[in-house]
Amino acid sequence: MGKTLAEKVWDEHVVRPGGDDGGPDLLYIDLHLVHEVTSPQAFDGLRLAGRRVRRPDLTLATEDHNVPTLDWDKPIADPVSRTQVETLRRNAEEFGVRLHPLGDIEQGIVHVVGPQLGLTQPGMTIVCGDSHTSTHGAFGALAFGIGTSEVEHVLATQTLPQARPKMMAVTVEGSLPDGVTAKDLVLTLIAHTGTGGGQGYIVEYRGPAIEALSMEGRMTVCNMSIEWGAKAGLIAPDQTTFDYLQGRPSAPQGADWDAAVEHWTGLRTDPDAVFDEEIVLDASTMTPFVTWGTNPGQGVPLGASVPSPEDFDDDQDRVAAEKALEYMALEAGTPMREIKVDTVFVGSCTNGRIEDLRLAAEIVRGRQVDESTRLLVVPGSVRVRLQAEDEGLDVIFKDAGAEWRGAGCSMCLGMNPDTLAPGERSASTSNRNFEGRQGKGGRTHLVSIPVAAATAIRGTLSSPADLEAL
Ligand SMILES: CC(C)[C@H](C(=O)O)[C@@H](O)C(=O)O
Ligand code: SF4
Repeated sequence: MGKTLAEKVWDEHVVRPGGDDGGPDLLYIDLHLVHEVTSPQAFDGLRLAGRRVRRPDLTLATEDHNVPTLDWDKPIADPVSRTQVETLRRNAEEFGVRLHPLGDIEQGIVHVVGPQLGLTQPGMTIVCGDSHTSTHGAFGALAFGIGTSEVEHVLATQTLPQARPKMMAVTVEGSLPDGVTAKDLVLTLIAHTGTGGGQGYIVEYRGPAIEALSMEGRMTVCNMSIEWGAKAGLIAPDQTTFDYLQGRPSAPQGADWDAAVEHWTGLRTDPDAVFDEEIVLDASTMTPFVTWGTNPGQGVPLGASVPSPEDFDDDQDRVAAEKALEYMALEAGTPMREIKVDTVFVGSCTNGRIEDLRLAAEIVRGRQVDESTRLLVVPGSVRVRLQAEDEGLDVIFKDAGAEWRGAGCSMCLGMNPDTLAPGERSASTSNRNFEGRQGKGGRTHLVSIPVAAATAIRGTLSSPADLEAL
């Protein structure tokens, strides 16, 4: 029987098989990404046990969650954030780990920095103490989030015991209509499966609509795998992948590049491989998609209205909808397009890459942000910021009345100064809309880049098509 892509990558990394009793395989880890939130106890553990980092050369740390996006050259004001960042700096120094700190040209969100440096490559195993590590699966890598004790295990041994998950295929047929993006695709998928639909699975995204996506789009889709419960999500590498990687600082070069591409080209699911589960979607029926509730699965097309709890057959879904509507202060039946938004956040490891900023800039160019709405544009990394500035995108944003910021997780989560005030409502290009995610009492609608940009201009949830009427 043939193998799936994920099985091939997995099998290439087994250091010691789990055996017939169903024990976990011991996997070799090719790249270990580290940030300030989930690493302090792991380094403490190493220190206590008198261990070193086994492969500092396969380990990379960045500062992203706790960093401010203004005044980044000044000491961090918040004491908790400052301690987190200073602890990472001390640990990186003591254990010889490469760190890109605030102020460094390679600083940024860990899932933006890895791919942009060419460290993320097809066929690798990649882990990080962060659930959105699945982002790197866009390159055909097996990439997943791990807990802090596992971070310590990987730091010490460069391996990780793992039970083999089940395999799922998500096949997306057809092509996305104009103005409908990878973000809409994945939000549609999550509304279809529910937030637990992928639990226990490694998911391979495939089909013509996936193949047509840019690397940025593929990263957006894989990024949100965890939001429907999947362990990891990945996409077979192809010419789009190779074109993105070639010439990046850590990508192989010369003869090594040719050999790598030859190996990577074989990283595809065999025709006779069997998945434990398959979901088939049609991209051509998709439209801009937005969330109304407090989990990423509570979404509807932008053209629809806020659902009523009565619309849900399942008791749990009904109760969850009631609770979500109350928290979100929404009335069932309200057209989504009439929902007024205070803050629009463009950024995060889901939608904070150069292509995202270009698309947002194209929509706001020559227009003005609504006077009672604030638009925050936060590049995912310093490199993205500099590239955007080179292309004049910062000027377009500032001319429109937006705030142009430094790189980091920013308003994706309330661990730094960029937060919503209680009761404030946002349209956000990030990946989570849980209660309080963007600040205590904040209300989040997850949206695509075009919807975010158009919403900033109109002040209510909108798509670029709505702007033409202005
Ligand atoms: C802080 C970190 C552990 C967390 C994660 O695991 O994803 C964060 O990045 C998030 O997006 O919620
Ligand atoms: S941008 Fe958001 S989702 Fe991504 S790593 Fe940072 S906090 Fe997590």
